[in-house]
Amino acid sequence: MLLPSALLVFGAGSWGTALALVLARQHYPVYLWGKNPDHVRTMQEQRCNARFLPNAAFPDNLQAVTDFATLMPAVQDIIIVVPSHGFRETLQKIKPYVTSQHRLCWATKGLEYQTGLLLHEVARAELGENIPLAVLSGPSFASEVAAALPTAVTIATNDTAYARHLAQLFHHSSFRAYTSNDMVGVQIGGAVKNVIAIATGIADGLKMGANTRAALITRGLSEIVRLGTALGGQRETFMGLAGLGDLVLTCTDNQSRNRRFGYYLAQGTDITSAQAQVGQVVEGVHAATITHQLAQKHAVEMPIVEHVNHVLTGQCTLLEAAQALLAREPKPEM
Ligand SMILES: NC(=O)C1=CN([C@@H]2O[C@H](COP(=O)(O)OP(=O)(O)OC[C@H]3O[C@@H](n4cnc5c(N)ncnc54)[C@H](O)[C@@H]3O)[C@@H](O)[C@H]2O)C=CC1
Ligand SMILES: O=C(CO)COP(=O)(O)O
Repeated sequence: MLLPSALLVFGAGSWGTALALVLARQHYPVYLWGKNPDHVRTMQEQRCNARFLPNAAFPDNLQAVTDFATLMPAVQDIIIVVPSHGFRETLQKIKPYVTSQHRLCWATKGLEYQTGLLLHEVARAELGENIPLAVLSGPSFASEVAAALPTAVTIATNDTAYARHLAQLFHHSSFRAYTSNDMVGVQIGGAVKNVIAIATGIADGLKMGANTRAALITRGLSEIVRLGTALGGQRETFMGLAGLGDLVLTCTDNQSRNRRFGYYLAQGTDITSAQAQVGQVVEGVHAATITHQLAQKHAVEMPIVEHVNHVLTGQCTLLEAAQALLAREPKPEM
């Protein structure tokens, strides 16, 4: 097994901090890089991330930092947990310091907005073919992970040794990592469930009932499977933690920012105010547009995604979207 040295986590939001805590609880030296120097200083002074996870104290082996360049030679494992809109920018920052000793894993859930690329394609474009890549995804609210409540995720990579290494690195009595070789499936599951969560938030906000919610989750899963397999993902992946698992979590619990965002829209809040009300990243907004474009490009039918995108781009109202979905021609379920 590859031996871990210090670990460097990029992104001091709720999820980056929670994953840094998981690793620090395993007694590895962990550095949590944040973009905002004031926030990093406050985290170091208070020994917690009061902004996102106020109840999770930092152990001594977890340090918040703004300077990563001097740490890079001492680090093998880099974990990126910034929102998808900052993914390429983060790669470009670290690129001058990346060597063949490094391995990159990310826990960002999304696609690149400007290009529609999956994040492994962005990583390969920026860092080349020589470093192992992996993605961590699954049903995992940051606050529950920070509170050490039992959580299981999937780590997908094409490199078997790296998969074993990462699963061991994250393995903890309350955190379990399963391995997969399906990077495409795991990324599509993680990105598109956010769009379906917006749809269920809207439906629940409009008081459409539990039957509607279950229908959206199930038909949403069909859409994810259709797109994911068209892009080369494996059908079984979508029945696992990074597919169905995360879809159910995000669509049914109000800890989900995407679900809450949809709920606020249904209360009549406009898009900008709903995002402000959530106060954290809502990945499904960009994902709706990119997923709709990908579906068109690959001739995949994704009516829920299409109508969420229409709502978010002002092409129809919430009620028009609901009516249009219900008015679709009867057809076989599969
Ligand atoms: N919070 C959660 O429970 C989970 C989040 N995720 C994913 O993790 C990613 C990060 O989300 P959260 O930490 O929850 O977001 P957050 O909203 O809690 O925090 C976002 C953080 O990213 C920083 N940031 C924004 N733009 C940046 C950039 N260009 N470069 C570097 N840092 C930047 C912000 O300063 C902030 O600290 C998202 O893709 C999300 O879908 C995945 C699983 C669970
Ligand atoms: O991905 C998540 C849990 O697995 C978090 O979902 P939200 O971004 O909707 O809060």
